[in-house]
Amino acid sequence: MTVPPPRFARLRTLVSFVAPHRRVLVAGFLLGLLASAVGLATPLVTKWVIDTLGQDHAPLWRPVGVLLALVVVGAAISMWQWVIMGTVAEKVVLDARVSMIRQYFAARVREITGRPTGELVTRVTSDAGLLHSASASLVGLLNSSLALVATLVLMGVLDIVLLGLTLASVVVVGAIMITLMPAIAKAQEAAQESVGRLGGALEGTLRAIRTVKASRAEVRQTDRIVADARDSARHGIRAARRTATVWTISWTGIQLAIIVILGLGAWRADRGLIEISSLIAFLLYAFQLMGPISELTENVTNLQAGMAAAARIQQVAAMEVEPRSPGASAAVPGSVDAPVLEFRSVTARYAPGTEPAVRGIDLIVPRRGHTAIVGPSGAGKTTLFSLILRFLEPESGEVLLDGRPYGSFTHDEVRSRLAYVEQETPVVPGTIRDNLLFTHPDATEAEVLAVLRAVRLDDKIDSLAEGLDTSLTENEVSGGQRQRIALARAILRTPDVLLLDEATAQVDGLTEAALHDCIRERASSGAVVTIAHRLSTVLDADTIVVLDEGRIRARGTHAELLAGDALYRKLVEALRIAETRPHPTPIGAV
Ligand SMILES: Nc1ncnc2c1ncn2[C@@H]1O[C@H](COP(=O)(O)OP(=O)(O)OP(=O)(O)O)[C@@H](O)[C@H]1O
Repeated sequence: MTVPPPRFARLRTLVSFVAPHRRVLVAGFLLGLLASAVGLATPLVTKWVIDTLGQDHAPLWRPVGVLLALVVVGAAISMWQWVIMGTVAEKVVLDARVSMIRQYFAARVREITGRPTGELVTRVTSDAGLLHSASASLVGLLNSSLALVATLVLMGVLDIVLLGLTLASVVVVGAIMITLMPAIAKAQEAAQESVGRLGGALEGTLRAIRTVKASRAEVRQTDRIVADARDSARHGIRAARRTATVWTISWTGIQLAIIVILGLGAWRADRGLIEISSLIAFLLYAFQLMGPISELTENVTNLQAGMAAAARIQQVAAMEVEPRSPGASAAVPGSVDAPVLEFRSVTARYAPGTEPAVRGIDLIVPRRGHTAIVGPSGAGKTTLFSLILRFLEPESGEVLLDGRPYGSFTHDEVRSRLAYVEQETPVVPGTIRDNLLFTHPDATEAEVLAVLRAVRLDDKIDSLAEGLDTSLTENEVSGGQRQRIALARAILRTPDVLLLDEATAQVDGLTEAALHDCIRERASSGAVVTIAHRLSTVLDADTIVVLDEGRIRARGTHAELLAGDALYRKLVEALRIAETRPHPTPIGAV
């Protein structure tokens, strides 16, 4: 993701973003040509005005009228071009943003979790914005190049010797620009990368604001993040300095050239080698030359920034997405006699070359009942869930749903059968209602109320002034209540398999009781798989699976495991110590 593609590939990437709008761009280009033509005609009409002076039979109002008309027409064309190019630039930015947002949600989980969230956000907000001026620059570059050539041709028509002098200065200015431009692009790219890092660090740190404050790390974190902001500014300033150098050299070069042209032109006019009116027209063109040259500079600068942004946006397009269609064995029929979930010799790793996170897993999850997974930290419990949810694919072996391999389902089909409560029970932006309806937006009010009762949240919701429409960004809802909201979301429509990754932190009595009841209730009619961090959950399970170092080391009931597995005894002992609250079931009884 960090290796920049070659420059031509980047330009191609940028072109691919603007290509869908080629018709409007062609219109913009043609309008630009017209505007240039109008601008180019002005010095010639000025010459006409001067040539008319002193000629009795030639009325002066005619060339002056044409001059006025050119100004009005030129302004109208320029404005029109400005509007359509501005509109198309906004559309390019919008397209890029939409495609990135889509890609983020279509991508495999590891593509998203493997990168700082803030950096991904910066690509949508800041990088996409850079395409704005870059897309107009593609057309601007063509327009200004043609305007430059046309200006030089007209200058040649007026006086070939003076043109030679002009060309020499244009070549010198051009060479300086070509030499200095890549350095500007490099600095801009580095500035943008620092902004990406800044976004990533800021987002992550703001998320952990409580820890930051509790650790009295505000100043340290500020310094760390400000360092990225300073870095961006440093590169930005470097880009500004280089741009200023390029512009100053170009402007001064052209101004000097104009003075030389004026001197040489006056000398030639004195000898009758050029008419005064032609010299004036030539000088007007020479002044006008700055227009296309500065536009060229500006367009190239914008293009460089846009190309860097396009390359970063393109990296998002290269993210691996979850396949939308099932694999080859889609025709294999499912069976209600088969276990709802089954692992057959599953080995999985997060990245090639790393140790497998789980290996040789054989596991059956029956259609009904509670399966608890326990094991020390790093044993592979979360990885098992990731495999069930298809966030991760097995390297070998297979996972089956209703006896059918996962490969024969789409990701969506598999997930439609599961409900998942994350350990950190994240809430999505919006109200309590939005959160409850997140999985099933079509659920009825009665379903919502029933599920709120099930997780014992009905009283709390009634006590809120805005009830279900209370925004969850406000702090009126406690951690335990958030956990219950996540649980309610998961059980709103009875899932075939409820996957529950218990919070490791101690939960309040009401939340614990709600969790306990829900697990029991669901397990009587469907499958519940928990990553158990509380003794009460373990005691509740029909089957307990003990994971260690990526392998299943034992399985059975609590009594069987207590009798037969040393690690399990240790884990239970640890859970017992962790449980500070007296438990309703006496430990010795199990
Ligand atoms: N995204 C990841 N990339 C690379 N390795 C990972 C990733 N997630 C987990 N692992 C590794 O896989 C192994 C199993 O991790 P897993 O998270 O499944 O364990 P766990 O039993 O859930 O642990 P915990 O109870 O601490 O959450 C560990 O060695 C871990 O370092």
